[in-house]
Amino acid sequence: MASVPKRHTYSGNVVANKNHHSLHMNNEILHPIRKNQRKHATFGPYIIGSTLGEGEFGKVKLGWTKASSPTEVPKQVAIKLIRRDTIKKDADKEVKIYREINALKHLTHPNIIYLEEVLQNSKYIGIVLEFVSGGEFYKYIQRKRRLKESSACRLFAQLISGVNYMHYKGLVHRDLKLENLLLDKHENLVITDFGFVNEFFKDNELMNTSCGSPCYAAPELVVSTKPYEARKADVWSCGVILYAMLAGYLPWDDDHENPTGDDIARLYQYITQTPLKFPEYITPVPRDLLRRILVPNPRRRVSLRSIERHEWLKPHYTFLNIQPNYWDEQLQKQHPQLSNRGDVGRHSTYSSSASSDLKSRDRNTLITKSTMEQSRISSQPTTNRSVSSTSNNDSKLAFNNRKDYSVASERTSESSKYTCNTKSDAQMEKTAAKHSFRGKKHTSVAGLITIPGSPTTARTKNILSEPTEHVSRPDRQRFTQEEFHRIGNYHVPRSRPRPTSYYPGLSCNAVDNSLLDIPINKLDSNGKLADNRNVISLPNFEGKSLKAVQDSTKATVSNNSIVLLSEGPAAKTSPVDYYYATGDLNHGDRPTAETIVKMNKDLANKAVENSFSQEKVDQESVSIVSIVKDFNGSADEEGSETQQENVGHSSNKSDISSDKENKKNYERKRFSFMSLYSTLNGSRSTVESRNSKGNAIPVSSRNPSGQSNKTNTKITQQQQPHNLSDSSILKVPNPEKNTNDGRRRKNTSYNAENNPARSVRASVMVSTLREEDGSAWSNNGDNNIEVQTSTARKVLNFFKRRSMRV
Ligand SMILES: Nc1ncnc2c1ncn2[C@@H]1O[C@H](COP(=O)(O)OP(=O)(O)OP(=O)(O)O)[C@@H](O)[C@H]1O
Repeated sequence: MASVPKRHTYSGNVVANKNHHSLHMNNEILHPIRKNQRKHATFGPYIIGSTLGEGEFGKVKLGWTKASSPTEVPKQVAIKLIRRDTIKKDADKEVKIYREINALKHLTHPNIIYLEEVLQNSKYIGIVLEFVSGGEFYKYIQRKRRLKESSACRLFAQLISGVNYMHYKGLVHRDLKLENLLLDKHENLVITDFGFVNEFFKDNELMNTSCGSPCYAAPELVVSTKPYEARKADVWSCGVILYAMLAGYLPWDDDHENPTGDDIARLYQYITQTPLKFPEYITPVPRDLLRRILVPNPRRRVSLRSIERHEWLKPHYTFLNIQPNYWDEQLQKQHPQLSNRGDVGRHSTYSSSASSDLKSRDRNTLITKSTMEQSRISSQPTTNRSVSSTSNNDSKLAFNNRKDYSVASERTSESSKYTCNTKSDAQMEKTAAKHSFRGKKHTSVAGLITIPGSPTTARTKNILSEPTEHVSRPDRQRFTQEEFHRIGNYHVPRSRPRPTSYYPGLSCNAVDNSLLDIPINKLDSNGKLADNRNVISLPNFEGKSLKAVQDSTKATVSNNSIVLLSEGPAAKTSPVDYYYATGDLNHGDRPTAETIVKMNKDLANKAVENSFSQEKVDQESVSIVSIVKDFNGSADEEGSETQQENVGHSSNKSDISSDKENKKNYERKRFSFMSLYSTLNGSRSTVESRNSKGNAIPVSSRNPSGQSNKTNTKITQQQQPHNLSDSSILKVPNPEKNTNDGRRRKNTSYNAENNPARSVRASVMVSTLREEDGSAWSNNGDNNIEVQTSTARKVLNFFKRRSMRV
């Protein structure tokens, strides 16, 4: 039987049913190569594919290079297509676009999106980015409900490394949020969307423009009109992201008085006045880190450097110890010619196919810029950003050069991404590769050529010829070559003081000497301090005197840890009541109530035995340590969260029973989340809800016009709801008083039935539901309707807020 030829799908060859055969024959004769090929739109050298996403500026399309031979694997890219007519009307947009382009040109880091090149034609400007195939990070969290600690730790380390690199380059992102993070195919984090990026100066690190998204923006951006320290604002956003990774929902997302979050002043009042609460499944060490990051007062907020040294990130110290300029150096090593030339374009990646693209080049002008030499490879600050409009010859030159780079950049093996000359390089390379297998081709640098006579020349030139701001390098001298020492076959960074525990701030010299410890032999059988000679009194903490034990011999063993042990108020009656303050020395703060951990004697001893390995202590702390919010021992005066933490954590209970109790509570809570959702009629995911008529409302971060919901709310000083300096130590609410949301927070165990709002909030990130979990909630009548309504609104608001900007 004769086979029926398939219908052609490419345009111009739509086959009519009747004469398809003859038409097909004709077509084959006319276009023999095109058989079964679909005609795609092209943009420059790229074939345009499906839409990857949509943003404020327009669509982001998948693109790939044309393969000139059957063996050539096309390179995939993501092309952000921006209509030129839209930016002509909107100067702000234009600034944002060029900000993004200019910033990306300077950034070469495995966890920052890589700019391939920028193209334009008469209709569009196309920002060609590397294609990141793992999808959006917030969807990933939704799918998983929340991340495992190890996974969150790895991704957070990558985020910190990327942000740190950016800061090192003198740039601040100012819009870090889950939606601006992507994952690559190996689940490495990639920071994108640099529309709000700005440069800071060493002498003037303060900024005035409020930007970011309300849920992620640091309070100082919103509640104050004063200039803010932008790097600290990025740190805050990282904290919110970390919280979302670990909890599965955003912190401070349950203000009943402001359920929509539209009242930004109120939202921030809530943020600055409400203690940070944690679900019980977040363990003490990451909690400690979060408490240091999400401090409303930016001066008291931990720095990136201290974050890198936090105990929780210990597994990734090696990665975090890679100096930011390492990434630049690798590029320089790989392409030394780039440092000497300013005429380099980033076109190496489509080498062989590009020659056949003359036509498309005619249509789509290659935008490049003569200042490309001050690009990623230069870790030095930009000093002059003058623009020279180049002729088409420049484009040609760039095209002629591309072969060199393509040869150099043809590295198929991801791990051989960088050339390593030293052992330490090898070590760093290994670590670096672990964190990014994307196999970036560090070829050349992106730039812009403005074509004389092109419709955008004048505007483009205006933007690009902004006087060059001086980007100063933060004073950051870490781990130079001589600081590496050899372990086995590797050169690894010499360990630097890494305070695993914390006695901040008191003006005691002993603290400055950094080595306080609890030697095990100093505890008598009752757990009392046996040797008073080395006990140092540390007065001045909330009117109480703390005692610490100093032991110089122990100090070397315990390396950098600082542990304070003090007799708690209950110690007079019970030998188990000791306080253990953990934290970051560099932070220099006095311990807040939250940093004092009550431990029993056994735990203290174990901690000492393990040389205060924070890891160990905190593992155990999960089950037997209770966080004492009030140094006076009034443990009752805790917020609900603390009480949650205390469920099954009584210091007199055994480890095992506490563990069991914890597990039970945790399961109950999880079950409640799932149950709640599965009872909602037709609720399929958090990104879909129902309107009052019961019709499904697709919830997206965009409004129906496809634009981001944008708010320009500016809060004046008068509206400033909270004195930041007072709010840095968060007050623990008295459970007897009504909390902000009007609920009494007395329940010691989690129960979704008597606290549905919490479960709703905690489930906001949950995307899929298992039907079977819903049985317990299936017939709850009216209550459910109420929950359903509020859940729908909540979910809507959540997504609305996520995309809002201040
Ligand atoms: N390099 C990329 N690889 C894969 N997908 C991408 C890439 N860049 C963007 N996307 C997809 O396109 C979507 C929109 O991109 P992006 O947020 O950068 O656009 P935008 O116009 O800057 O948006 P906005 O400023 O409103 O956040 C992303 O959420 C993501 O799904």
